[in-house]
Amino acid sequence: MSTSRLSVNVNAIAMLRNRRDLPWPSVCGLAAIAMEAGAKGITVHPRPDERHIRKTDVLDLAELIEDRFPNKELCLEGYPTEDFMKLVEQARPDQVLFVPDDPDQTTSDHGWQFDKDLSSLTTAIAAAHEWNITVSLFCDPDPAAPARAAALGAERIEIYTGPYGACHDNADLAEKELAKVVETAEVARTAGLGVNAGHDLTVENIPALLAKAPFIREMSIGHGFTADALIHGFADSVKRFRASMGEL
Ligand SMILES: CC(=O)[C@@H](O)[C@H](O)COP(=O)(O)O
Ligand SMILES: NCC(=O)COP(=O)(O)O
Repeated sequence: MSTSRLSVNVNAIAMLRNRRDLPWPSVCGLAAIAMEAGAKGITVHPRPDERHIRKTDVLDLAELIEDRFPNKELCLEGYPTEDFMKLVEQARPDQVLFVPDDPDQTTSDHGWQFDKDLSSLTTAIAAAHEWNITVSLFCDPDPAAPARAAALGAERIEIYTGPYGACHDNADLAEKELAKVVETAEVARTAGLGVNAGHDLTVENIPALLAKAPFIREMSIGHGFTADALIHGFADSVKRFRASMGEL
């Protein structure tokens, strides 16, 4: 099993490919380069309109990992609609991250509001467990969230790091947002949950986060990773992100 925390999100590669009716850049080809270069696995978040990742990409990635990278992991993210759950059942990822996004949301921007009716989420968690898939819930950096996620039966949470990532030009604010992420991570760890983090992570903002929460198990990174890879190349960016995580 890989010791890296880095799961490369290839949504943005699919978005580039979809500009044309052509098969490049190749989602599976670049995913393979990332895994060969040392990433722990691949993350995808198919949106209902398939604006980037398509259902066929998810199935192709699942097959790629099963056939060529059996020690790597696929993480599938999405809102637990009937359609999404069918895809989870077909693709059988190692991990599913349930995210509370509306279909028309441009990107993920909040965690689950645990005071709402979550009966469909409970059903989805039970189905994923039936298929032996690790369940993670997308949570705001809010120390009240982990207990609610644990009560629903999740093994992990992913802390939404968007507000921290947005403070790239304001060190004081970044410190405050980081403190919320770290407090939530510590509470989650104490509750026995595995802790993941994701959204707008970069080689610049990862070291401060891991200095305070070195127990974070996984970071799924897409937008910042792709921006970095446009300059350095996919394989070198894996190394750059792993170095920022203290892994190299
Ligand atoms: C859950 C999460 O933070 C990521 O999946 C992020 O939402 C990426 O999705 P897009 O690539 O559609 O912005
Ligand atoms: N779960 C977060 C993710 O997969 C990637 O988010 P981003 O790096 O594209 O913001």
